[in-house]
Amino acid sequence: MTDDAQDRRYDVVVLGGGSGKNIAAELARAGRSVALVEGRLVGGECPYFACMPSKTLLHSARLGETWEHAVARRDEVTRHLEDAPTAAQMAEAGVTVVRGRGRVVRPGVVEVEGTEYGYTDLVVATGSEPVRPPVEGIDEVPTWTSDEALTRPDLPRRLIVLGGGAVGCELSQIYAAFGSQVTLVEPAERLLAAEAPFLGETLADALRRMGADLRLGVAATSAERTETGLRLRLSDGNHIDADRILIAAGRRPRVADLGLETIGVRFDPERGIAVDSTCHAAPTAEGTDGTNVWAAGDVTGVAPYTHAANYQAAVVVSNVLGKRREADYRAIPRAVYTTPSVYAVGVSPLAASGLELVAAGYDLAETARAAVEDDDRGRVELYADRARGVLVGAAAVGLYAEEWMSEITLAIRAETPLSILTDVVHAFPTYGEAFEPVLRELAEQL
Ligand SMILES: Cc1cc2nc3c(=O)[nH]c(=O)nc-3n(C[C@H](O)[C@H](O)[C@H](O)COP(=O)(O)OP(=O)(O)OC[C@H]3O[C@@H](n4cnc5c(N)ncnc54)[C@H](O)[C@@H]3O)c2cc1C
Ligand SMILES: NC(=O)c1ccc[n+]([C@@H]2O[C@H](COP(=O)([O-])OP(=O)(O)OC[C@H]3O[C@@H](n4cnc5c(N)ncnc54)[C@H](O)[C@@H]3O)[C@@H](O)[C@H]2O)c1
Repeated sequence: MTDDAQDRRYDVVVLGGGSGKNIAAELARAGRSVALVEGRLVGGECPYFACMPSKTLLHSARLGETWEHAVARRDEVTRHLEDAPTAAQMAEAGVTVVRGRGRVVRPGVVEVEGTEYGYTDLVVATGSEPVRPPVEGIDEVPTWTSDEALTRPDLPRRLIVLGGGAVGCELSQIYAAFGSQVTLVEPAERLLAAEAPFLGETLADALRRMGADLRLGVAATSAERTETGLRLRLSDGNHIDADRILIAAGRRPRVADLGLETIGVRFDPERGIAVDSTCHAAPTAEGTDGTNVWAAGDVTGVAPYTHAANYQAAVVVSNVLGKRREADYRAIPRAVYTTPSVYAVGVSPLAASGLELVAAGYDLAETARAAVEDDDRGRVELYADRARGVLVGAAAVGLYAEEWMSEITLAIRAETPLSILTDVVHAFPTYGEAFEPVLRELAEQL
């Protein structure tokens, strides 16, 4: 190690200040010397560019606010992209915040803007970045990713959304609600294609009713500039004219240019850093140099959600402090905060290989709550493993599903026996009452 790195030696160096911020603060509070390296804003993507602005705009859309009011509220919630208060909290916790992009230059040493920092443990929490789809000419036309769509004040008159996953669905609803003419292009036959089909179908219906034009089962082939904006050509021979394309075609773990190859960490540009259940980075076939390397969040490719990143962060903290803790990913929620909202957890019926699933479902229209809310949209389905007789998955779409489905998340995680679940009493009138006939039906089938 050079004298330089020796002078700046820390017990732990954390790369990335999203979930990495939690790791840095907790380890510093536990008495470790910690440097947190952040190349953009301390706090990561969620508070400034992702979860918080999108959820705030979706809420404003539900309330029927004007675009100007919604943007003002969004910018207030994202603190006008000012991270000084969060950086100050880090300093208070005893963390040294280092601004700039970090990369490992050799075992035990990270370099940031020409300065070296030594570490005993390294934590990689560098998140993910949008995938740019290989559409001919896309670099020649005006595009946004969710970053721009959630920070700019402009409301495009005609917007094409490429992708019908969580980002595409949430942002289509936002822009359609505030008056943009939205066309969503998704190569799969459904929105949220990896989930139980009724989720994407119900959401598609809601988006169409708001005026969005959904082109499902169709790929974008090429894009070109026109006098009035751009033209996107599609695989079915049609084209769409618009002012801007919003790219929402997935994200990939941010592993490039981190110097991971110098420390024998196994990673893949699509799947990210391979970690074991303790969030310890797996070594390459050649073996590791013995350096302790950990990873948390999107960069691990395990579950790209803030709650999953924060969970892994807590697992890393325990293990760095020598208290062994293993992550359990059986019940990580997958929510989409549209109206109606979507919530899936555990096994998807489309990806239940090796399990014999028993399924039962119920339309929310049958609940008293639906009458109260004057909204008959939605359904819940529960999936049990026939062999073990416990819930292993669930899917729901309906108002506030992200709130009332927590109960099922707990049931899956705790493997609560069906005999207890069928004995649970739900308040009247709530959507939770829908679970009762579903659970009875499952119990009868098992
Ligand atoms: C539009 C959108 C909406 C979303 N909404 C939700 C939601 O409602 N709920 C939910 O649970 N999830 C949501 N997500 C996903 C969520 O944002 C991510 O799962 C979460 O931010 C991952 O946290 P992380 O710590 O892994 O990475 P990030 O929060 O991305 O933090 C990584 C940080 O590392 C920094 N960094 C990267 N490389 C380096 C380097 N070499 N040196 C220094 N710093 C570096 C980056 O600047 C970044 O600040 C959404 C995502 C998007 C795109
Ligand atoms: N509420 C939330 O928790 C939330 C909200 C937004 C994003 N996220 C997370 O952020 C990540 C990124 O979201 P996302 O929606 O971009 O990714 P995604 O992987 O969920 O969906 C991407 C979609 O784009 C489609 N696609 C691929 N290539 C395309 C192309 N060339 N043209 C058009 N469509 C194409 C795919 O078929 C897929 O349906 C996800 O992992 C998501 O879970 C979470």
